[in-house]
Formats: sequence, C-alpha cells, structure tokens
Amino acid sequence: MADNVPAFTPVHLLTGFLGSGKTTLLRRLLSDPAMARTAVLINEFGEIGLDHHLLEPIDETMVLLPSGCLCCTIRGELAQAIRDIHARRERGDIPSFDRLVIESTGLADPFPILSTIKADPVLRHHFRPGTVIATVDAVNGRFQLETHVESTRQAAIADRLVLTKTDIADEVTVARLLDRLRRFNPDAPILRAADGDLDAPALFHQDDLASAGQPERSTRAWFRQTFQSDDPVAPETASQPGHEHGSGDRTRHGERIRSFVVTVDEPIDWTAFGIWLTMLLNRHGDRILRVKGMLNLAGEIAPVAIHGVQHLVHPPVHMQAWPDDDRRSRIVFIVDDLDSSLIRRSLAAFNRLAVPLPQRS
Ligand SMILES: Nc1nc2c(ncn2[C@@H]2O[C@H](COP(=O)(O)OP(=O)(O)OP(=O)(O)O)[C@@H](O)[C@H]2O)c(=O)[nH]1
Repeated sequence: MADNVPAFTPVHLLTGFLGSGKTTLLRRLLSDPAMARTAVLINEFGEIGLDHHLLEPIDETMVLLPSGCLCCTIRGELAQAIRDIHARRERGDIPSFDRLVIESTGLADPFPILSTIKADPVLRHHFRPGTVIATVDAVNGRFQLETHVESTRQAAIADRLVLTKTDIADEVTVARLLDRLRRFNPDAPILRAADGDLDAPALFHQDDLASAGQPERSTRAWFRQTFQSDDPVAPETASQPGHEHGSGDRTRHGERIRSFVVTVDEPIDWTAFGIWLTMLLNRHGDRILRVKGMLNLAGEIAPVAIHGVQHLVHPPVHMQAWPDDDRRSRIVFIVDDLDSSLIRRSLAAFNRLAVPLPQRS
C-alpha cells in the first residue's frame, strides 16, 4: 500500500455552467505547490474532450472520463474510474494523492455525483465527499441561472462560489448576479477569480484536514433539506426543456442540448475564422452554449485554443505544443436547439475549410 494515504480521501467537485471557467480555475489551483498531491478526473459533455489537452501537462493522476454527462449517462464509469485510480494508488503504480478533484461537465447536476461516492460499497470506505466549488460566469451567469436549471443547482449546492470574469463584467451586472446567488445560496463564501490572492488552500485545505465523520457543513445540509422539499430547483422536481426527469435513470440531458465536432484539415486563416466566429455568436449566441477548439492556424507551429460562451468570444490562447499527432483543427460546439448543419455550412461557406463529420447526436 502507498505511503501517507489518508484514511478517507476527500473528493472535491468542481462544477459550474458551460464555459464558466472551471478548467481555468483548476489549472491555476493545480499550479499551487500545496496542491501537488492531487488526482483529477475530468468529464466533458461532448464527442471529444479537449480540457485535458488545455490543462497541460497530463500525468497518470489525470483521467479523462468517457464522453457523456456524469450526472446521468456515465455515473457507473465515475465509480469505476475512482475505484481504478484508488487501486493504482494502492499498488504504487501512480504517485500517491491526498485529494481527488472531479471537474464535471458544465451541464452536470452535482447531487448525483456526490451521491455516487456515498452509495458505492467500495468507495465509501476510502473516500468521502469534499468541497463543492462552483464557478459562476459574471458576464453570462444571470442568463444561465434563469434559463438552465443545472446552473442553479450547481450554484445552490456549492460550499464555495467562485465568480469568474469579473474583470470583463460591469459592476451593476455583478451586483445583480450576487443578489441572485444569495437568494438560493445564502452562506457560501463568494470569491472572485480575478482577485490575485485567490489561493487553493482557501478553497480546499480546510476540508482536507477535516476528519472523517465530521458533520457536513451548512450549505450541503441546507441543500439536502431544500431538495427534499418541493423547491423549484430540487432534482426530484425540477424540469425544463432539454433536461428530462423520467423514472429509472433520473436525469438525462434531453434532445435539445447536443454537442458535435467540426474538424478542419487545412490550416485556418485566423482573420477569417475570427470574423466568422464573432458573427456566429452575435447571431446565435443565445443558443450556442459553448464553443471551444484547438486550431491549426496558418503560420503557427503550435495550436491555438479558442473559447466562446454564448455571445462572448474570449481571446485566443497559444498552446505550447500539439498534444498528439493529429494536426487537424477541432472545434466542439454545445448547442441548445440549433441545427449543426447550419454551423457546418456557414463555416464551409465562409472560408471553404470545414470538413463535415457525420453527426453523432
Ligand atoms: N476574462 C476572463 N476570462 C476567463 C476567466 N475565467 C475563465 N475565462 C475564460 O473563459 C473561457 C472558458 O474557460 P474554461 O476554463 O475553459 O471554462 P470551463 O468552465 O472549463 O468550460 P467547459 O468545460 O466547456 O464547461 C476561456 O477562454 C477562459 O480563458 C476570468 O476570470 N476572466
């Protein structure tokens, strides 16, 4: 058995709506030496995962879960992945770790993820639920809270809320968002990602030091009470188009929200692409929940990462190197009730570069 393994390893959950800054925050937290002994599980809603590439570097304590959403379609895989990483730690096959962080998809309902750890007969002897951190996008957050119940649940259950993008949001927007957040999560500390002194210990360490069996803190207790009642954001009762609750597998993202990938074989002209993306998000931003990609730009040796969230286009980021031999540009879209062929056609028409793939969903 590996040395210095805590009796109950905390499993922290990093949640937050699509594009709200989970991976950015995780990358920042993992760069803190105090977070060295951390294993990470990443789950993305989409045909191909990019976050593990965007996090670089990757080692064997970082695991990309199968595509699908943790809260519904791949809960079994989550339990299995945690069991696997635990077994590899026990055998000394991977560096030992003191905490596990799960970055969930931006559409995940956090409650079933936490329940998985408690419900699994093996996991509950070695792991315990840790801190739930939810990122909330200061620019898009209010709209997302109003239109997507997943976003409300994520913020409601959080032990800590991290407000992202306050550097590009105006104060009135931020104040309104804070007011709304306080209505359904009155006591979680709210930190701002843009503040330079945001540190990992403030988010995690308190929990890591807690002994097993410590009473759960007030937010989660409040969540449980609330969600046993008929509160509008309760998982048992909430319903909205695109997130269906049936019997059996209780939470499945419905037909409206879908993901697809557009790949482009030839190097892309950045100016043309930038204009196309800006126009696309201007026109359809309400229904394009997320776009992210790794582009092979003409004249660049390494890929460039692009991010869009609804109407917002973030500045492109130059990555250090290609993560594998595939040199195609890959652009992942998560859309709400928008036809993928429209996007494929529009990109193809714009610069005649898009190579359509068969649509998955
Ligand atoms: N200006 C600014 N941009 C931010 C901040 N946090 C994140 N971003 C940008 O927002 C975009 C999305 O960030 P990600 O960290 O990929 O978001 P995510 O929640 O992991 O996205 P999904 O996994 O797709 O749900 C990126 O372009 C980030 O650089 C912030 O505090 N300020």
